[in-house]
Amino acid sequence: MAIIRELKVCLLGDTGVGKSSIVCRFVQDHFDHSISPTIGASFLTKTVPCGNELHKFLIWDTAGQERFHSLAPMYYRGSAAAVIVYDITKLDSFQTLKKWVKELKEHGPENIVVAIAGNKNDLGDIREVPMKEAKDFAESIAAIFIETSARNAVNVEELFQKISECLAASRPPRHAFLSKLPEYNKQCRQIPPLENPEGDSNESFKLTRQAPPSSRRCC
Ligand SMILES: Nc1nc2c(ncn2[C@@H]2O[C@H](COP(=O)(O)OP(=O)(O)OP(=O)(O)O)[C@@H](O)[C@H]2O)c(=O)[nH]1
Repeated sequence: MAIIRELKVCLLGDTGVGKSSIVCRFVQDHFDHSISPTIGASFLTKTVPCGNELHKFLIWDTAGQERFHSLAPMYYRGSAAAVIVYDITKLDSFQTLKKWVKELKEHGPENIVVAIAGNKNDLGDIREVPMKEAKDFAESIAAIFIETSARNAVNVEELFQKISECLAASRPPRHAFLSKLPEYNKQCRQIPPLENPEGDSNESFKLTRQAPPSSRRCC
């Protein structure tokens, strides 16, 4: 029987950058052009193989609208990894990403793995955030960096695979301090195995749901 590790992951970032779309692509391999903004948060799971283990992602997709900002600690607390998403066509969303990095450093779990995802890379012709700038920033905090397109299914699996590998790779640092976020990410952390795979179905729920007039979220 394969060992299953549960990995709590939260997605953070400005409204409209594509957090839900990334999760929807990853979990359901689906893209919805008229997806509604998240209200509160959504929860989904997906189990993927990693070496001779199974990694069950417990994914909290948070709402990017400012009015929900105060809820975020509930989701990043206890997370093994945070995916901070920006929209490559919106410079503002990259500034917001930097604020999230700061907040995680100050209030997040000590050894959280940070992944930076520049989404909507299918819209390269209207890009506002140069890839090099984002990559350099990610390197400066030793975060995972990847550009994705939820719409075209580009690098979404890879994003979670990188997180999975990072979390599987090494043990937690013995003396980790938040001021040393890069060191945490370099060393990553090991999540205790969960030996009972029973009830390992993919689950999802939303805390609250907005009722859009004519469209439905896909996840
Ligand atoms: N072109 C393109 N559009 C995308 C992509 N990902 C998401 N979108 C669109 O961007 C809009 C916002 O997507 P969401 O997934 O709802 O964004 P979000 O970050 O979850 O937004 P909040 O729930 O408000 O925090 C929707 O119209 C999506 O169809 C992408 O990779 N490429």
